[in-house]
Amino acid sequence: MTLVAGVDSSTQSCKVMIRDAETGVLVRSGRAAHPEGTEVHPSEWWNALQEAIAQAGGIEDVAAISVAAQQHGMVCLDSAGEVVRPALLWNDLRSAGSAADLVTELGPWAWAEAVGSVPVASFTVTKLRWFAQHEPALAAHTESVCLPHDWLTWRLSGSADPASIATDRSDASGTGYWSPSLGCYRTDVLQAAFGRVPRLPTVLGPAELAGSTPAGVLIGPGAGDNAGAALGIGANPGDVVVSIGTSGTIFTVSATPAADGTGAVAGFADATGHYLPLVCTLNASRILDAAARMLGVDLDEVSRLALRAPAGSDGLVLVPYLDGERTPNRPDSTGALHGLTHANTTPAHLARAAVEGMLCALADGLDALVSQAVTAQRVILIGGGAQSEAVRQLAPAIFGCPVIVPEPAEYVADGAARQAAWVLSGHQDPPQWAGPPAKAYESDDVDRQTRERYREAREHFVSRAPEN
Ligand SMILES: Nc1ncnc2c1ncn2[C@@H]1O[C@H](COP(=O)(O)OP(=O)(O)O)[C@@H](O)[C@H]1O
Ligand SMILES: O=C(CO)[C@@H](O)[C@H](O)COP(=O)(O)O
Repeated sequence: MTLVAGVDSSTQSCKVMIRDAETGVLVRSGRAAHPEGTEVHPSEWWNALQEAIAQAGGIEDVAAISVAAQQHGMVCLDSAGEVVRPALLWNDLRSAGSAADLVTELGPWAWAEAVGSVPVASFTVTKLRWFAQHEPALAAHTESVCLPHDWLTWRLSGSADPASIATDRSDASGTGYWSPSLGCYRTDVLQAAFGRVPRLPTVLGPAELAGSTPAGVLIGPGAGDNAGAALGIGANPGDVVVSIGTSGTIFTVSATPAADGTGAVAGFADATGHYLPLVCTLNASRILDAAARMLGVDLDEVSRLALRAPAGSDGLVLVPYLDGERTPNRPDSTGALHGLTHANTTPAHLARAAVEGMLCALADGLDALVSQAVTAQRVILIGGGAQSEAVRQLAPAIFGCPVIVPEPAEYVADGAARQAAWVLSGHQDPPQWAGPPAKAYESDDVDRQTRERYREAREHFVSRAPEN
């Protein structure tokens, strides 16, 4: 049996899946936690990767490996390839002002035209503007800029030469200085944002070899985590995927690049040579975590409680902007509970409002995607939060379409493993692996009332306190 490994270095943890290259059958796996926070030294990801690989029984007997990871994180290296400062992650919003400045300077539609997306604080380009303005001495020491998956791929190769760092189309498309439609860097945009153009990773094609480990394991180009999930789940044009991880993402595989000047839909590239129009919210599974914390129960009990309260939580609405928000672009917003009455102040109502609020924010994202000529006949629900039975049961009425929930698995790491098998095969297309068993959820009614109350409530929020 020939084995391949796929890695998902996501916000909260690192997962390694080792699969049979030919059939895709899972052979073994490992996982390790990442530290909390929105600023993380890349060595933490490396340590977690080593731990997860060890837990998966090592990769000595593996023929190829690929790394998918959280998108956008700013990894800066000096001339010797040493990390200059801890990486700023996709959910670090300190560059919100820089993002606003950059959008004003070029104009939102010109951004969408140039790089497929209008940058918000998550995008690497805005972090580089912030870095140049707030930490000029460190910025001056930066010779190379790359992303989390690029850096891990490079470390796996054992190379010490930053000139050999590579990335792929999907992750390059989240920087804000690479054009998915033209397939090249927009160094003019980067020059304007950072004041100069540092060394950037070579952008590899979907099944191009990035190198090999010192032990001879082939390394694939890797991917951004959402593109990895699309490959792992086998999403085809027409499938809409909603992923409930730290971020909530709503995306589809498309044959044509997107360019939404309103900024709601990011026009990313996918990991197969196509495109991945995507909406991203900052507040998804951690809303369930917050509800569990507030109620003093575990996640399964949040689900049980939520299913005990009526649709609409008797008027209680939870606006989930606990981390600020990215779509809509409200980095300074906070979460809120609206519509409190004596009738709805029960644990069940609070749990239900949390699930409904998170789903309504995702439904807003789905609407934005649909406004870009995407049809959502059904939604495929994945990510850690899709394990919640309440989320699965309430999603069809809130989204207004049937929901398919594939059996819980690490689809990002699986996509990376499938890419590794693809690189190994040398074939034109990725290997055909059997899809996972899935459960279908439907609703007779669309819950318009809950969406309407949510729409009203989300316009009322208190900004973050200055020290936050
Ligand atoms: N049984 C469960 N019910 C609901 N949510 C769950 C359950 N198990 C895990 N989760 C959620 O999964 C989340 C992590 O999902 P994951 O997709 O791994 O995130 P990320 O990719 O951002 O690191 C946690 O925040 C947690 O809320
Ligand atoms: O910023 C985005 C997409 O644009 C996020 O989806 C990150 O890629 C983080 O993903 P998770 O760790 O939440 O899966």
